[in-house]
Amino acid sequence: MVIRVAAGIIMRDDQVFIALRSQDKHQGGCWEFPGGKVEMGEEPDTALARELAEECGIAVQESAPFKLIRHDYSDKSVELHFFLVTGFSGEPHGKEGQEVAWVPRQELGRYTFPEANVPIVQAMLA
Ligand SMILES: Nc1nc2c([nH]c(=O)n2[C@H]2C[C@H](O)[C@@H](COP(=O)(O)OP(=O)(O)OP(=O)(O)O)O2)c(=O)[nH]1
Ligand SMILES: [Mg+2]
Repeated sequence: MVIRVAAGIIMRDDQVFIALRSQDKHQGGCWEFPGGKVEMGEEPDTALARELAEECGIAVQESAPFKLIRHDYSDKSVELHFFLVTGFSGEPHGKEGQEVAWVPRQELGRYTFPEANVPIVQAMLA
């Protein structure tokens, strides 16, 4: 079974907003682009808006599909719909208590992301 996920690369100026996945979650301890599972019958962009409201407290106003990545972890397979989020209202924060950071795009390589994110981080550094 493949888990569909929508995740947002939230950008302001040349900085990206990332969050730390809690230890008890799949890929816990890794940094992530906030997001979560696409529900049954839901479109990825709708899931993105819902998850970013829940996790970061923002309302997405401008977003565009960036990359679709399919990845098999040893314990699960994911289909990640990454979006570039360039317009939003509200100030992103760790609404669920997660550690967060605004990172200059060029410094994303210093953070440990899940294996599936490698092409995303490479694209952001290019
Ligand atoms: N949000 C997010 N998930 C990622 C990224 N990279 C990556 O491999 N994943 C994986 C980890 C998880 O297996 C899955 C996302 O699930 P999630 O735990 O965020 O789902 P959710 O927000 O709906 O949370 P939950 O209530 O089900 O715990 O995708 C990423 O950059 N962002
Ligand atoms: Mg999530």
